[in-house]
Amino acid sequence: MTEDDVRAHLDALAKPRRSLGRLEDIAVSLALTQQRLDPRTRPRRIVLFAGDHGCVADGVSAWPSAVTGMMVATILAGRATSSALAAAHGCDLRLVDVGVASARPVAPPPFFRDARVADGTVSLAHDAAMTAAQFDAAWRVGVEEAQAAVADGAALLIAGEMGIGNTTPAAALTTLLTGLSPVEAVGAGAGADAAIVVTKACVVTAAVARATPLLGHDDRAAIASVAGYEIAAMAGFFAEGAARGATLLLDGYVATAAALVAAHLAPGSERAMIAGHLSVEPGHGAALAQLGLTPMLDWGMRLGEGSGALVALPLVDAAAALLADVARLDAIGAERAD
Ligand SMILES: O=C(O)c1ccc[n+]([C@@H]2O[C@H](COP(=O)([O-])O)[C@@H](O)[C@H]2O)c1
Ligand SMILES: Cc1cc2nc[nH]c2cc1C
Repeated sequence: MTEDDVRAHLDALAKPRRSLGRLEDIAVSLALTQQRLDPRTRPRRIVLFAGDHGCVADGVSAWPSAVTGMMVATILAGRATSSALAAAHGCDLRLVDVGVASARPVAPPPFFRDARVADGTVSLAHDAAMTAAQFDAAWRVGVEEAQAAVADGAALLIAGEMGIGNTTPAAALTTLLTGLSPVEAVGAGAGADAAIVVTKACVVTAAVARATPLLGHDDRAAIASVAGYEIAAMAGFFAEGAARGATLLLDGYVATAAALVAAHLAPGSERAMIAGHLSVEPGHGAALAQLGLTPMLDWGMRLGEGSGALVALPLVDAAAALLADVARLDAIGAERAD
């Protein structure tokens, strides 16, 4: 099925041609991701992957790593932004620890999975963040989560993340895979001041300088050296979700860095993706452009946790309803005049 097929279907409905503007573009994307004119957005699932980052000790974030564990506890208590938005929009939520450094939660609810590969990454400021084997282990966790979601009937998947410091590996991956410079790829993340942003740019420059020579002959090792566990898991989740015919609704800069990894290691995965929003992070637009995606919303958001995708979700539902429920113009007895 091509874009022309979906446009022809939309143009046959009881409305002037293209009268729903961007909503019709989303309907086209949705139909193409599932290769059907009646794509589904329900059931849907968000999987939040959590991990910590050794580079926080090098001063790349305004926040200490302990906040990752605190937010894991908050998500488990159903009180995070992602909890509220997922509940508001009827989205099933899971939380997976792939690399948190804090103590494990006591008596967690069934929507939590302990799949910790390590207690946080090694700082990419000094060395490889993880080995290729550790990258594969985290990727595999994401693959299993996508398989489980699809087996449970999910047609639309969101990956979200929680990891203090993760906009630094996201910037390094964006630099490595798009050719953006480190200075263009770094931003304020969760609230870094100008001095922290300079530190981030230096850390990303050093990490990418170590990773670049590996690219081309050992891509997994290159990517692993600047990745995070939650990013590796999201990449596996995207690659497997795409392979199984699900629609992938992308969140912000960190999720998109994982999408770049999926598109690099599992080419074609990007055809399953719709971009929920444009993050405030300055490198996000270039990362989305590399994937051939146009973001739905530009609302000044920069939270992560899947929040941008969850906010865009009702608009994706609207696009699906358009395809499924609107009568054809010929069925109401009218002739097209435009
Ligand atoms: O994905 C984004 O667009 C995004 C932009 C800014 C911040 N974040 C979130 O903030 C945390 C990372 O910020 P930082 O400054 O500690 O690297 C992490 O938990 C992300 O979920 C996420
Ligand atoms: C409080 C807080 C909540 C978050 N959720 C996702 N990233 C986050 C970063 C911080 C700092």
